[in-house]
Amino acid sequence: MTQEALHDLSYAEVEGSQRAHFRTSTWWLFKSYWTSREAPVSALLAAFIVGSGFVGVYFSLRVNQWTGKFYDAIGSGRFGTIPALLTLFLGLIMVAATLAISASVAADVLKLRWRTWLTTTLIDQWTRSGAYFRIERDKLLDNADQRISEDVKLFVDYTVTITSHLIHVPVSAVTFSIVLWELSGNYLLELGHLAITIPAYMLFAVYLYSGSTLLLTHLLGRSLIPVNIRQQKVEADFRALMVQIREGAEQIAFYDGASVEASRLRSTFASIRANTWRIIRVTAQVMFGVQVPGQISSILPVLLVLPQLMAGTMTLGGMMRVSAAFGSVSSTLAYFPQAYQSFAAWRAVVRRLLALLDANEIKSPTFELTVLQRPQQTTIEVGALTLTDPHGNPLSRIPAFSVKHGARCLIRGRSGSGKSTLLRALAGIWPFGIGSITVPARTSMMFVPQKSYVPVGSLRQALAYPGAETDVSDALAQDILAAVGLAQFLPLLDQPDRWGGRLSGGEQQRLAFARILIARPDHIFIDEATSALDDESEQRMYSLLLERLPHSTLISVAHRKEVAAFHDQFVDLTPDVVATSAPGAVSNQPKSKE
Ligand SMILES: Nc1ncnc2c1ncn2[C@@H]1O[C@H](COP(=O)(O)OP(=O)(O)OP(=O)(O)O)[C@@H](O)[C@H]1O
Repeated sequence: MTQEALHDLSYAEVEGSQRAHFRTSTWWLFKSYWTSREAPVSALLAAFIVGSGFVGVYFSLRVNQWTGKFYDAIGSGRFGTIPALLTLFLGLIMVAATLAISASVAADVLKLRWRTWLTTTLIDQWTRSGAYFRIERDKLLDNADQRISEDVKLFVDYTVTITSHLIHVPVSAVTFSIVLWELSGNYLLELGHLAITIPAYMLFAVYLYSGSTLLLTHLLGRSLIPVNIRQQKVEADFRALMVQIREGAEQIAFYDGASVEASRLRSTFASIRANTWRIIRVTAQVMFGVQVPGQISSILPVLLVLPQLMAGTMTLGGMMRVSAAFGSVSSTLAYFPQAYQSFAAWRAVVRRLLALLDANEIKSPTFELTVLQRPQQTTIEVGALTLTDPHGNPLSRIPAFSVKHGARCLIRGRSGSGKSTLLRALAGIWPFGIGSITVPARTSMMFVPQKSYVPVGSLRQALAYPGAETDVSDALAQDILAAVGLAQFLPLLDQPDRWGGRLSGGEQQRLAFARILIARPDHIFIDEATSALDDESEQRMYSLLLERLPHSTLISVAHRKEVAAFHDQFVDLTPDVVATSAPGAVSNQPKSKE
């Protein structure tokens, strides 16, 4: 696949025809779990569910036989046998109910096990090798997070339920078909002089009846599949917009943008509403196809066997058994039309999960920046680079430069000249461009963006991020918080909070410096991480780095001139003109356009 083609992968393409290019398939969703280490215990649960379903059919058969005996006893006036028959009935339904409840619990446990496995597997895939970031950066997919949180649950629920029905329905249908075959007798169809005998006509009747219901439902309900796919998308979009508004609440309030947000919410919800109307309409059509014939089925078997009853070739009990068996077969076969919506929703969920699996697998472009990570490397070496946007359009040209271990390099340039993009490239999260970079091991480098990520949790966790909170002792926290001017938060060190929303912008930037001082990386990359600080605080932060981590390499991006004093090497970028200067060299030497 060419770079252009890869970048042009839109949501719809990943969702649809392009899927053939990827190794994932529906089959993987099953095979991966049922060949995992979890499989044996889950297979036992599945066997119990299937087995109890079969035993359940046996009990239904016994109840059917009981029905015959019971009505024959009433029809022939043998009332003395009724107490014994009722005791038998109670016993049968007690055992059947216990079995059904156990099977339902087993199904819930199986669903939970499968969901747990699939969720953790997808989390691994999504977070491993940066798929979570690539999907957002390259706009490969909408709402990847909700696919893991919502669609996995739906997939497992639907799959277990539909599969268990698909196993039990034929068994039940065949069993009661045999009962019908044995009981229904022949039907003499007289057409003028021609007399045709139809053997086991009740069996034909029930299949003819159920087949026409299924056909009718299919014709009426086939549009449910695309409508359900759309429903999941619009619901996910609505949830995502809600989260966005919640997270940006303060900014929205400052801009007084509530009315704009309300209209965005209304218009997103309008899509849900319009689609739900479609679902209501199609579902009503399907229900019409299922329920009207369903009403007829309650009286149809009685009408069909009435001639035999009147001719004396069938007893009252026989008629009740035929009627019950007819009801069992038709209600069993009615599962297919009723399951139409479940199938539709299941297919929609599978497609959304496959698109996520595919997006997790999409690799970066084949021709891209080469970022070599060498564990023994101490110098950061940047070859002549052309940084491009994801579509290959040039953003910035960077000449070759290297930063020795312990050196302090400032990258400067106008807004939009590509400074942050260069840092992204150094971090290995911007593969778009031509050229090569050699960096030390990723674990020895720490990148600090303008707005640092502060996870929900304790301040100690925020200080340790992405390390473990156990790495931050009380004494260390006290020392570092005092150094960066956040000593007032020491008593709240272990208080869980949304610290990202609670701390001011400048406090969050000081927290980011505290993180550096705790992690003590060999190579520090700072991208305008002092932009919210006053001059004095900014100087304090840089002084701290130099005092406490004198041997660490420092590569900064900053606009303020004062920051230059803390650096001894400079790389100046503009979109068209780029120059580098080492100590003693002249910076801002324009180079001619290539
Ligand atoms: N995902 C993207 N797709 C297309 N263009 C992008 C993308 N991300 C960044 N750019 C563009 O790349 C250019 C460089 O952006 P970058 O953030 O690196 O600039 P900068 O020098 O750090 O700017 P500032 O000083 O304003 O932070 C900008 O013109 C920006 O619009």
